[in-house]
Amino acid sequence: MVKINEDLQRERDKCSFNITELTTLIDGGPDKTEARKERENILISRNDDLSAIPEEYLSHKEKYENAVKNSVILFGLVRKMQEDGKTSVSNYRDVVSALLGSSTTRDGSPLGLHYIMFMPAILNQGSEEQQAQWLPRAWVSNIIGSYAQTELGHGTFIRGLETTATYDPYTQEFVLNTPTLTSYKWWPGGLGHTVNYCIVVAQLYTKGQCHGIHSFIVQVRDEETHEPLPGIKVGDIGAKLGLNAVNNGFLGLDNVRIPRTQMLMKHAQVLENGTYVKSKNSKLNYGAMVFVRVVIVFDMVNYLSKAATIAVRYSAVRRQCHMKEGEPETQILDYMTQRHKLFIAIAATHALRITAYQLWDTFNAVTEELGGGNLDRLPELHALACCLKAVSTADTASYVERCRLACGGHGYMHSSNLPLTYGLVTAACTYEGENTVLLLQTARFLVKTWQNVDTIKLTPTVVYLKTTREAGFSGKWENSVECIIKGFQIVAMKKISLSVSHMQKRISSGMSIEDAWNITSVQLVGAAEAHCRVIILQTFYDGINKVSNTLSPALREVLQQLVELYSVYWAIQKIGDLLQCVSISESDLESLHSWYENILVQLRPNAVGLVDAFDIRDDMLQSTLGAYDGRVYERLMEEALKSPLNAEPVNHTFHKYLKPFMQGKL
Ligand SMILES: CCC/C=C/C(=O)SCCNC(=O)CCNC(=O)[C@H](O)C(C)(C)COP(=O)([O-])OP(=O)([O-])OC[C@H]1O[C@@H](n2cnc3c(N)ncnc32)[C@H](O)[C@@H]1OP(=O)([O-])[O-]
Ligand SMILES: Cc1cc2nc3c(=O)[nH]c(=O)nc-3n(C[C@H](O)[C@H](O)[C@H](O)COP(=O)(O)OP(=O)(O)OC[C@H]3O[C@@H](n4cnc5c(N)ncnc54)[C@H](O)[C@@H]3O)c2cc1C
Repeated sequence: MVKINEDLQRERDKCSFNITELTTLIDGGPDKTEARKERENILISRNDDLSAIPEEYLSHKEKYENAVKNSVILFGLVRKMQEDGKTSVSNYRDVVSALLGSSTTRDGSPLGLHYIMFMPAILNQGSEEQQAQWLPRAWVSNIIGSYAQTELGHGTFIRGLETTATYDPYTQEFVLNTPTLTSYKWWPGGLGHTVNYCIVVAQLYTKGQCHGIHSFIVQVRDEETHEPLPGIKVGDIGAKLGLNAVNNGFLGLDNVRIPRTQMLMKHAQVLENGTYVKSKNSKLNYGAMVFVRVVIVFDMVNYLSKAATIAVRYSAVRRQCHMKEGEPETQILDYMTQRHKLFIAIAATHALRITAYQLWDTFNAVTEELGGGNLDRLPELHALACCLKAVSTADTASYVERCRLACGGHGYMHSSNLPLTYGLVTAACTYEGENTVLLLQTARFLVKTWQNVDTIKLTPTVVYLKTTREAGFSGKWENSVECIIKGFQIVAMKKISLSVSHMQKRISSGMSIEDAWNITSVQLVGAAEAHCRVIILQTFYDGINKVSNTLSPALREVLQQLVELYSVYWAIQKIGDLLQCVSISESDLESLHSWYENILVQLRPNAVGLVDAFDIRDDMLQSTLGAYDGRVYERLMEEALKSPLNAEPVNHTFHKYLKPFMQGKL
């Protein structure tokens, strides 16, 4: 039997609630827990086949080759699950999450985009015939695809993409070209050397007219030989901060011809004679991006729960300094500053998970409405997905970095898995819409809403703008979650109203709308962030209250503490905003800090239990610091010995350089 570190065991003995009850709640029910475990069992069943050399010691090329080998094993298992009926469109998101969270794809997978974007784009933008033609082969990975939208010159401004797809009615084909260096596709995952197809986003020309960007299925490599097809220039873009196994690629197209039927035609069509049939709303073409932004919020929950598990378990094992002379060295988890670094990560994991599910429900409801031709809620969904993607990724990157710092020097080791995790989450601040740009999209929706707040039917997430404007913050501040949420609503409402009035003043004094928008944009980003914080706080609070009655008293208590912690933490972080917008006295501030300190104390005995409840098995966690048994030092040494430098006692550079140098001969 594996010996558990004694400190860690003591923590587990102290836990006041039933860990399995929380795990079940997190998964969404016992059946879901069982299904997740079954998926994980399958996904780790072939870990033995994987390379024993840690990825960080491989060259860029070897990393790629290793990642292909591992991904094929992994996705082979997924194919088996599909054959056995264990995956379907309904649990697609769970399967993708499991794949990406798996140890085999620690630094990303060159096959990831196939599942995350290629297939969803066909589902979202392809007509029924196109789905029937492409999805069966894609589903079982007979073909592998990527999503090529970003170019060397443009990522954010997609209306400015330069790749063209010109319809030729004589052959009923599109001719695709990247006419300039800046129009080369740049970034798509797996594009370098892995995929044989990809969705290419290009400006559509027919009958001499440009109709804006549309998506096309383009074959880039031969299905047998994998050689690039004529007119295709394709390759890897090189090493990056993280995700080095993803094989992000570039693509140049020189008069590449594809059949007319390979433009994705669910929303807009090009008829055989070249007539263009417009989509009901041109933004429907952006649907795949909305889907991925929603999925990213779930990804953040996965990464954050891993980082929190690693750092909290390590903090229970690690002892450093004496709090009191004569006593044993202190577990670092006993330092309040350490709890301040870590407990927010635990609370945020729950807050973001509950918010992600809510966003997912909204996404599905709106998608269904879109299917029936009702586009009313598309702007709200877009605004919601944008700000939640931006805030969840930015917050997670900062929490993960706190977790890393909380592990001191050992957190800097690759083997802790914290540096790689940081690399993965910080990438998400940029991809799928750069965060500032996305917050400005939400701000655009909020500005419009505010300007029409008395005349339009407000969608659920913005109703508070009107109610708080009317009621104001008349009452006295009190230390309650309800009061903090109300305070944040007032902050968001005031930030939006101030941004709008500043913009209006600038416009009235003769400034163009665009300049007024730009000059006010720092405030606008702040307003969108504040709005997003209202949504997360409210959703977390409502979500826990909703299930409260079904929980044991002990678990209910600890979850309420997490809601309080999350709210107070953010109230303190944003105290300047609150002071500006609501009446908080000096003594209110003092008691807010005391409240925060009390919760850090209350949560302390349950910290390890809370991360155990995330139920991340060691094979998925892949961390020397965070394993269930707490054998931190043994694992660090075992991993160090895997360094290729340790394979020989004396490195040849000693004789070649060091020795002559030390002898003054060099
Ligand atoms: C693992 C992951 C791998 C990564 C993959 C990738 O990164 S793939 C690459 C990922 N790349 C990116 O993510 C690129 C990021 N860039 C973009 O998404 C867009 O270019 C943009 C949104 C920044 C601006 O676009 P623009 O200049 O065309 O738009 P505009 O500002 O002129 O606004 C026009 C109107 O459209 C509305 N609207 C806009 N989007 C949506 C939507 N999705 N849905 C619904 N509506 C939307 C907007 O609200 C506005 O409405 P209003 O007020 O007029 O009623
Ligand atoms: C790891 C990774 C994987 C990726 N995978 C893919 C993929 O598979 N397929 C794909 O097509 N793309 C992919 N991308 C590309 C990604 O979608 C873009 O990098 C992203 O959309 C940002 O665009 P950009 O790089 O052009 O940044 P830019 O837009 O040039 O941003 C640079 C700066 O300019 C600011 N800025 C830009 N426009 C505005 C504005 N209007 N107002 C205010 N500020 C502005 C931004 O806030 C930012 O600070 C990936 C990127 C990364 C990092």
